[in-house]
Amino acid sequence: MTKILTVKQIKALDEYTIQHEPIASIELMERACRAFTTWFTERFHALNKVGIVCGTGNNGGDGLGIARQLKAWGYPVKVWVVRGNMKESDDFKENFKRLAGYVVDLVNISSEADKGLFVECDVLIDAIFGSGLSRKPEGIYAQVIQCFNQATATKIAVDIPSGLMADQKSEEPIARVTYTLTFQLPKLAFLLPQSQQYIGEWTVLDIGLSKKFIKEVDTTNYLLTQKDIKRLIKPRSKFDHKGTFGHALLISGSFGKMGAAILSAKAALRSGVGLLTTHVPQCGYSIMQSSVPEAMAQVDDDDNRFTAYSNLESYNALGIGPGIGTHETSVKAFISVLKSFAKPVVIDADGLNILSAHSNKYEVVPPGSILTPHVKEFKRLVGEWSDDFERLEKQKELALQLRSVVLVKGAHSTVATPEGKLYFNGTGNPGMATGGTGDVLTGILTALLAQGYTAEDAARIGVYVHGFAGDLAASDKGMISLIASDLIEYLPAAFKLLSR
Ligand SMILES: NC(=O)C1=CN([C@@H]2O[C@H](COP(=O)(O)OP(=O)(O)OC[C@H]3O[C@@H](n4cnc5c(N)ncnc54)[C@H](OP(=O)(O)O)[C@@H]3O)[C@@H](O)[C@H]2O)[C@@H](O)CC1
Ligand SMILES: Nc1ncnc2c1ncn2[C@@H]1O[C@H](COP(=O)(O)OP(=O)(O)O)[C@@H](O)[C@H]1O
Ligand SMILES: [K+]
Repeated sequence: MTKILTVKQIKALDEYTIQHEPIASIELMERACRAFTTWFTERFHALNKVGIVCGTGNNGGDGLGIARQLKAWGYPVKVWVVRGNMKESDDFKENFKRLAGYVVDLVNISSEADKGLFVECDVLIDAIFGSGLSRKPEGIYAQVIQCFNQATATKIAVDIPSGLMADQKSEEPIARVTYTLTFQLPKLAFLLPQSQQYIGEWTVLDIGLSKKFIKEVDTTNYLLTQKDIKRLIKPRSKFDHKGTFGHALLISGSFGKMGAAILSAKAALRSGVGLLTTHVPQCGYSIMQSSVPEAMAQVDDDDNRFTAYSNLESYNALGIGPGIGTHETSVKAFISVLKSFAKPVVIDADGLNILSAHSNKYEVVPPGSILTPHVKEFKRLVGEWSDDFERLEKQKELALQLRSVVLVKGAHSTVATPEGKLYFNGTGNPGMATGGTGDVLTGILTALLAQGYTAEDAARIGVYVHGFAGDLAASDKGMISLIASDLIEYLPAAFKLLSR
């Protein structure tokens, strides 16, 4: 897994690398600049007029090193150094000296920033503040960031856009860039919706910081990688039979919403469940039997909705919620089925809405379950938040209270465990922002729970494979035309690529 470290830990990682590699701090900075300019020179030809806006800390030191290296590559380079109340770091001073041998236009900005400051640049590099930002930029720093944002050039941030805090709430002004090239590890802020407007597309550049330190350092925050998922998915053995892979029950669909039931059922079957039973209202019986012949259908007493259930003994996992509606008879049956089913449950959609309105929601969810709210559903469960960092705290709190996994969906869907871990997903694309894709996820997760995966593992595998299927589908069909059924069509390819 890719660990996500705090700013304090990143600082310690830099120091550890300097001591133990060992490498001089200025040489490590040189390596960071080299990683940046390698990326840069592969994408921008040397006719581009490059402007580099530097602070006087180490991020500014990077900016000066990048200026020297790009000048050596033949780019026309101009440097602005913002001189407010920030101290000059030693490596900034050293890179300032090293730049003297190159004919680079260098302008100090100390009192006032002209609005049209950066008009002549084709590409603008932001090296004002890096991970050392400790408070909101003010005075001359704020003015320069505002000018930077007004410029029309393609903008690239060194490590992190200036003004953005890596692991806590930020306040404007914040540089808005097209690309963020960050060193060694992604920063927590990059994975939150509120930061998207600033960071643009982000890339991690390997600058050879200590692997040992990264391996040993403690964190609760991770970005899921394909390697982790491959390790988690259990291989099948020769004598396995359908009993090995569990029996799942899906309670989904109502009159006019049988599509949700079909999508989740098909997804469950494509996710390796041994046996699947779907509980549907009478109006959904022939729809289900003809659309998903592999699934058994258990029929409700009601024509149109979920109102009752029969023996639950034989099921290893339950998925409930997609398309069931919130009619009072369904609410009663929902609460009752949760109370009677002691094994893990996936709760989605209307199931979550019912839970939100229920007075003692913390008592009805069987421990070890998975809740899959999108942001709106999550707000209904826990109330508003003012900042995405606060949302993460609320997510961990709910997971702890329910002793279950809380998976908040969206770009970088986030899995929170009762132990306070957060896993961020990196697969998926905006093509998946279309009705029914969440129902597919419910089917996948239910199938994984039925196969005996823990809620934590099922959520990690499920969220990754769901997004991965979406990415495979989008690469063939494009994002605009992508529909939820495509995810099911690409699940076999996704699982195949992720299985050992
Ligand atoms: N060897 C290494 O370590 C490597 C580091 N690398 C690079 O270093 C960057 C981190 O460097 P950094 O720690 O010097 O942080 P940076 O953001 O440049 O400046 C901090 C200074 O700004 C000040 N300050 C903070 N907020 C302020 C505000 N609002 N207004 C005014 N001032 C403010 C703050 O003051 P203080 O908080 O101490 O009062 C401090 O003096 C990192 O992002 C990467 O680019 C790479 O080269 C790889 C190797
Ligand atoms: N921009 C995006 N990037 C990645 N995944 C996305 C994006 N938008 C939506 N998704 C995924 O699509 C699914 C949408 O689920 P949901 O909102 O419950 O839809 P529905 O209720 O219509 O089934 C979630 O798994 C979410 O993570
Ligand atoms: K920066």
